[in-house]
Amino acid sequence: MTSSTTPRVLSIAGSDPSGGAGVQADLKSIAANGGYGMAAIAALTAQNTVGVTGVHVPPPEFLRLQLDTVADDIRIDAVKIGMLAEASVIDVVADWLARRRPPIVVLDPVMVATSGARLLAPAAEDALRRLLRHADVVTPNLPELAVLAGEPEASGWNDALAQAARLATEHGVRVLVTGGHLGGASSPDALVKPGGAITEFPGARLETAATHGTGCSLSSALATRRARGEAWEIAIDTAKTWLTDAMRAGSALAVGHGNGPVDHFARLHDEQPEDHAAAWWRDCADIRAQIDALPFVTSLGDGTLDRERFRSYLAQDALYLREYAKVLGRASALAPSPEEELFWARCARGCLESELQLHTSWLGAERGGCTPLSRVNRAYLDHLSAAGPDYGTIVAAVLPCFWIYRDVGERLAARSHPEHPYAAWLATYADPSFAESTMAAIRWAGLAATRTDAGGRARMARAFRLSAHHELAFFAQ
Ligand SMILES: Nc1ncnc2c1ncn2[C@@H]1O[C@H](COP(=O)(O)OP(=O)(O)O)[C@@H](O)[C@H]1O
Ligand SMILES: Cc1ncc(COP(=O)(O)O)c(N)n1
Repeated sequence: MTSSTTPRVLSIAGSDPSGGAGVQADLKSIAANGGYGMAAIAALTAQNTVGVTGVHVPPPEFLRLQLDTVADDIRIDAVKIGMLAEASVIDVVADWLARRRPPIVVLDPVMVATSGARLLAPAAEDALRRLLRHADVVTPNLPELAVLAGEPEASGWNDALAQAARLATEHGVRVLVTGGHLGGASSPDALVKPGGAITEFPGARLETAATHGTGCSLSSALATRRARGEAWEIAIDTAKTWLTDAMRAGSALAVGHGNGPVDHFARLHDEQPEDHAAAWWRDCADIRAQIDALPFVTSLGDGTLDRERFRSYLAQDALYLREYAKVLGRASALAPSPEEELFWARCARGCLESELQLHTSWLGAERGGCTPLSRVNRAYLDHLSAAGPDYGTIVAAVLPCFWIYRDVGERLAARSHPEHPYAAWLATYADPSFAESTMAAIRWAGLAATRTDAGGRARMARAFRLSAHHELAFFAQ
């Protein structure tokens, strides 16, 4: 029961009955980012998009019961902490973390709602500071950062970074300072580590009223993505990109008259990882039709292909695979999660093994430089090694080699028979494990497309189509 790739993420926060902030936002955010969401309610608010009309704090002992009951049964992969309202509630959470801390803890130090209402008693600020040492990351906005640091609010971004560095170093905690409250055209965030190392995440400021619950949504997305294996910097980057899309789509929800919620599921309506890859594939229908019609391909299918022609194709293929494996290795090195890293590394290894296999079964002793690299092969390999520098563009560039071989191979294999001269070769590309790798490569490339911005997606689409062109030339050479 502990091997699921869907992380179990617990929100400990306040309830917002209007659904835009608090545990309601957290649960949507966790789900939208690929986690299983749970929520222990620390406080109730009566609020809407305009303001907070009341706060009710249930007995802290009841929060302790919720936390222990969930933890008794369920392995918690990450916890996101939001509104805690009072010192007695914070103490319960601190005690629970001391006893049963899940591996990932993100603390959003909620103090004041976007609408201006206080969500943390001033007397509880010290208790919240004491909670910092239990967290991996704390995600203050500018006013919250000032309170935690015990200093006046930063007057600008550089000031805020210096303040965050002091807080990070004093409490030994990573600080993700969010720039939503900065004036001006940008809304940057920055990860500041104890000792002061800073990673900035630039962002343009959107002109939108859909800002209710942005802090809650960001911190839950971050906890979820980190629990999915993304490194902190990658998790912040992907969470921020996701939140920006959700904010952009928020006003279309038309919820309330004040600062409305973000649309956590904006991507569900218009963007699935598979949709991107499917669009690239559709966009290459012309190239694929040309590949199917090539004499090389049709004669390979009916077994009439000249043997020498086939051998020289295989010799080029072997040269190609050795270089292609290096590009897969580069994808592995840049992969944002351990699963992706392992997947591309396995593919690289599989490629090198196929290359060896080609030599032992088809090319004999010809290994090691007897066949010169053809011009067409060189052009394809140049394109692949120039792909990038980002992970998304590299995986989009390597994808057609999987997908087109899988597609062509499957149809050719249907024409195979025991006496077919190329039966063994045809079987390779119709193999179920190759189909599985192809499906996984499509999924990972599609996921990479959802993590990047519109410019990144356009680069991926171009890289995919260019590779498909090179595939056509390779078959035609
Ligand atoms: N108008 C905006 N445009 C783009 N991003 C924003 C905007 N307002 C807030 N954000 C982003 O939303 C997240 C939460 O920011 P912030 O407003 O600072 O926190 P909080 O909601 O806790 O007050 C950050 O990633 C921030 O950059
Ligand atoms: C229950 C609850 N928790 C947190 C917030 C902060 O929301 P915001 O992210 O808009 O500052 C809120 N308004 N209500």
